[in-house]
Amino acid sequence: MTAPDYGHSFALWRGAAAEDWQGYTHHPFVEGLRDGSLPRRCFLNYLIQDYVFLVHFARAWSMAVVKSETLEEMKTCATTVDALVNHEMALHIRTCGEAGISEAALFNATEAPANLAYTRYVLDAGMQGDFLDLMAALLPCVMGYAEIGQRLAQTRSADTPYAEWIDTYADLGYQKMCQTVGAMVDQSVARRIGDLEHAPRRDTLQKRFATATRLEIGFWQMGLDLP
Ligand SMILES: Cc1ncc(C[n+]2csc(CCO)c2C)c(N)n1
Repeated sequence: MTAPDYGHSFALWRGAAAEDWQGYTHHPFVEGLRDGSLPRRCFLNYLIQDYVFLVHFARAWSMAVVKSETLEEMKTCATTVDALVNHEMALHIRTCGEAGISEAALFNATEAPANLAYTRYVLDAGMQGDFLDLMAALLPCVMGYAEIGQRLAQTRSADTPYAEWIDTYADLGYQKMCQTVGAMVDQSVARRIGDLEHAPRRDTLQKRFATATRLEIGFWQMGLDLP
């Protein structure tokens, strides 16, 4: 199966952060989801933190709507906000609900430092910078989970209890959204700075992408190092 096309800008950023990218998408937490060996309490703790993470990511994607320069950008970013708050979070609410954790408890959960660091870094990228700074910081999250979902759907143990989580990100609708986001970022780059490879802002944007990728590694690690 050929790899899906998540866009040229993403491919460049991913290629320049290859080692961290591998550490993120093949983290032991991910392998535990794939083969089913991840302890349930680690998974639940991760989902609680991730619920709060998604709240702040919905704010970041909303900031992207504010920083859009075209209606196309606004539509794509607004669709992502909708996907986040109305679909992706449903998995967290349902799974935690089955474990006796209420939605109010999720919303009020105390954020772990790794969670705080990541979400506030992304929000600050958008606050200090422009639409592209925000996208460079947001893409590791969107595309990383798409890659993880695809790979795990193809290679997971038949009896992993995490199949529903895997299917959420392997889902065709989600994969399509990632391709739309990737194509939008390519257009947004072209419109603002031309050829990314030769743009003066290339290094700054690369750094934002690499930092967010390392923060994803920190997020998985938090999931393994229980409080
Ligand atoms: C730590 C962490 N990183 C990435 C994702 C995945 N994710 C977050 S927002 C978004 C885009 C809209 O659906 C996606 C795919 C997650 N859940 N948790």
